[in-house]
Amino acid sequence: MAANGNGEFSFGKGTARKGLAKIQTAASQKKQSAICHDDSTPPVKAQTIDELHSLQKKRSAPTTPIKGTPGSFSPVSEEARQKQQLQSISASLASLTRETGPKVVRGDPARKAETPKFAADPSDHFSFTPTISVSDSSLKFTHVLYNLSPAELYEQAIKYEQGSFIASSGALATLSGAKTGRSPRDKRVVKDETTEHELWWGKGSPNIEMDEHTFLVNRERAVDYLNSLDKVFVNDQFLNWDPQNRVKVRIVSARAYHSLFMHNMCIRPTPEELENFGTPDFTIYNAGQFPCNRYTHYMTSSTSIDLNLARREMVILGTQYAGEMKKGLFSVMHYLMPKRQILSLHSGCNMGKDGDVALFFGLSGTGKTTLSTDHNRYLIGDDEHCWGDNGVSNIEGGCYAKCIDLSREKEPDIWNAIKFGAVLENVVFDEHTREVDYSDKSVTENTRAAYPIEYIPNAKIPCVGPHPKNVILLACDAFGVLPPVSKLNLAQTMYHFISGYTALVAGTEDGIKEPTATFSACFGAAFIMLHPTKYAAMLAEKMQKHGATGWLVNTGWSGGSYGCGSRIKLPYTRKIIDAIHSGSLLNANYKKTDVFGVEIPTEVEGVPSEILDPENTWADKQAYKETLLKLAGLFKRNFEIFTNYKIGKDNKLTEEILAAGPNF
Ligand SMILES: Nc1ncnc2c1ncn2[C@@H]1O[C@H](COP(=O)(O)OP(=O)(O)OP(=O)(O)O)[C@@H](O)[C@H]1O
Ligand SMILES: O=C([O-])CC(=O)C(=O)O
Ligand SMILES: [Ca+2]
Ligand SMILES: [Mn+2]
Repeated sequence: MAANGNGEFSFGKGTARKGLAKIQTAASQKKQSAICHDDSTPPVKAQTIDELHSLQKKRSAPTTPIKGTPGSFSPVSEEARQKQQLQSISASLASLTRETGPKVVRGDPARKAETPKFAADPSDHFSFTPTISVSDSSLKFTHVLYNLSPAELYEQAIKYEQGSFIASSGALATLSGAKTGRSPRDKRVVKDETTEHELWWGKGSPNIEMDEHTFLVNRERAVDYLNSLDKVFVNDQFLNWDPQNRVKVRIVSARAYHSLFMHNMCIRPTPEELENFGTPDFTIYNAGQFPCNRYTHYMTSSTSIDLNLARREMVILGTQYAGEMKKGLFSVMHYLMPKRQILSLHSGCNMGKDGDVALFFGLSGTGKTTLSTDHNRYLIGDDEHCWGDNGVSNIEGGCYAKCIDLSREKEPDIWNAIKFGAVLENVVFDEHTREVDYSDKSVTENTRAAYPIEYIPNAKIPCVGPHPKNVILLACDAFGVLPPVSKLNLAQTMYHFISGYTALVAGTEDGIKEPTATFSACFGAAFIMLHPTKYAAMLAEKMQKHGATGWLVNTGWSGGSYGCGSRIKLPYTRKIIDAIHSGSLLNANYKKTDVFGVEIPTEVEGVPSEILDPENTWADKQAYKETLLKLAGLFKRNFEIFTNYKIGKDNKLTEEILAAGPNF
């Protein structure tokens, strides 16, 4: 069948004949015979198909030049180094009730012929000789797929994991299983003598206690599950671009999807850094396919995400949602960094050409990734940062963008980052063309893409910057009563930071489908470990010291509440953000609003002035007033739990913050 140029299809007649006749012209016959007699390509140097296939892959170059002077004997041989690495991994996977770690070997069990030299020779296997309590588990080897490349992880995913496909853009489309969002109610933190006093416990806290023993029960369950597999993935990577406060993390997981996700989201070590990696500071055991035991104390479902700060370990059972790993590590940073007087932040961060840095705080779905990814500015990071004495640093090495209704026009940089190497979670695509339909919510509303930060063309590498000039608090206000932008004084900034308001629209947290007002202290209560006032005091101190201005930006509804009005157009929000960055908004004319008492500008370039005061956009003024008071009431009620706390050393600031809330 062929197209005939008129757009019709025809068999045989004319076209095919002509084609056939053409080949048999004298000239081409001459050419053909010439080719036949002058076959200059020598045959392949292989006797068998296996040999031929072995030619295809070249051994990777040694990661770093052999240390020592040329010709002299290297102090640490490649062999010894690989042995050390396997020893470290076996130690990570050691069950606590048996004497030894499992026998581990490098390489893919399915590719015996290709297993790297050091693992192929049995004398090079790292193993202990089991003494007592021999069981089948001590007789087997667990293959370790160590820091595989994205290409290798693609192959693993596509071969072995159902629901893995290559999307037409080149990204790896995967399914996260039954859970398509985080499970904050299933998070547990070990309460011991130290954490009992250090951490925030009780009402409002995300830290639901568990005892050390129960942690060990779950750890054993996860480790035994992982060791029962033929192969596990191990990622050794870093957190935090600030070299003085870098944290070494190891992630042990059972899925190529998890390994690629963390490859993208954590900082990728150079070959030399990997060689000198040594012992990790923190280890995640992700046994997400395997449930926890309901009969285990403290368990309320088949999912458990357990954090043990003393052991520097996290165990994941019963959820494959990859965001748990990212945000689990973020919790760890929320504990470690404040101890060093460094503030950890659930925020995006970018920098202008002149070095002006902006932070974007906000709960899930409020626009941190969307608005920090700005073609005219350098991206420092989209979700997790540290603010220390030298400025800001990104904790991660990648971005995690919401994909629902993603469009090339509105978010070109994110769209283009979803290419080979990126992980696409829970999206729906055309079964034939593999083209993704970003509007499809069949699997979940919380579809996501995880890509390395350098996939954004104007990413700032290394991802660090000077002290922030603007602190932008994002709220997606489904009530439609918060102004698109307001300027805040320091006390108001702290009030709104501690409140952490948004109205969740999509389901990043498992199970949330309808919009509801949410208050989440520090715009990330699910991840903080200390009392919110600790972080708030640090933020106030830093903002004051460095003269940063606070802003409240509503990326949510205008012209009425959810269901009546509509979401503020992204181009308008971008114009507002531009005016904040440029400094022009600082010099605008302002009026003070009733109830919330914030300053709203009368004009912003590129934004219709009538939408700047939400009252103008509501047809029913009475409904507007009632909704405004309703929201203000929710703020007041939420803040009650904080009224007995002092913020920082300054009583004056505490009083100012308490007075900075809505007044009615
Ligand atoms: N006016 C607006 N401002 C910002 N985002 C908007 C606006 N209108 C629609 N959106 C959409 O809202 C979503 C914002 O999600 P984004 O990924 O930026 O969330 P996030 O704050 O990074 O959350 P998370 O912490 O869960 O990653 C995007 O899908 C974006 O397209
Ligand atoms: O953690 C996630 O699943 C996504 C995210 O960034 C958030 O919820 O803040
Ligand atoms: Ca994000
Ligand atoms: Mn986030």
